[in-house]
Amino acid sequence: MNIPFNVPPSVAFQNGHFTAENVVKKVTRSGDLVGIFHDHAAWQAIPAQTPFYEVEMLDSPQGEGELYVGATHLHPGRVGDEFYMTRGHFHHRREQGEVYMGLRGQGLLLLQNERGEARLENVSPGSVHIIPGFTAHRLINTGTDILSALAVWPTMAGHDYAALAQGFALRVVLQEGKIQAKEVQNG
Ligand SMILES: O=P(O)(O)OC[C@H]1O[C@](O)(CO)[C@@H](O)[C@@H]1O
Ligand SMILES: [Fe+2]
Repeated sequence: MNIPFNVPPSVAFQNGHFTAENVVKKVTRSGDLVGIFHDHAAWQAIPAQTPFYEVEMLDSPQGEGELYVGATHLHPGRVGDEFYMTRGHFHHRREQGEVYMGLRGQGLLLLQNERGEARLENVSPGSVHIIPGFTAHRLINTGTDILSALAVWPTMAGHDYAALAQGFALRVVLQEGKIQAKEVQNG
């Protein structure tokens, strides 16, 4: 009996690039990240068109129980002493979690709960990160190559950036030749 099967999408684990018909790509450039970095003058000195990260993802159908899978490719670099990073977000549907897997490069995953308590996890090839619900998350590239991480998250999760208008509680910088996490004094 001929068993009908379709060739599923595939992702190259060494670099996070997908082979599929329904890959959607989105680029975030320096100019898109107004107010994200601590050193505003250093950020203004970077040409607005400079790509900071790309997200390539499979365009899953939206609905309860449906999942997105995608890869974030975050370039290496610093704005002043602060490492390139993603905007970071809570999920609009706070209870929705996410899974990250490190594929390439070295970096950190910044996780922060709704009480403003932040923690960092090392991201490297093969690292697996469970981002529980009610937890904001931001990827930070502390390496010299592109940091690529695979992510799986519910299509219904959505992104809430406004809840982080004050920024995260930690900044990650290079100071005296060392990668350091600095507490941010808000207000
Ligand atoms: O939306 P941000 O915070 O720029 O993060 C980049 C991407 O990282 C993900 O969390 C996983 O790829 C996406 O949901 C998000 O668009
Ligand atoms: Fe997310």
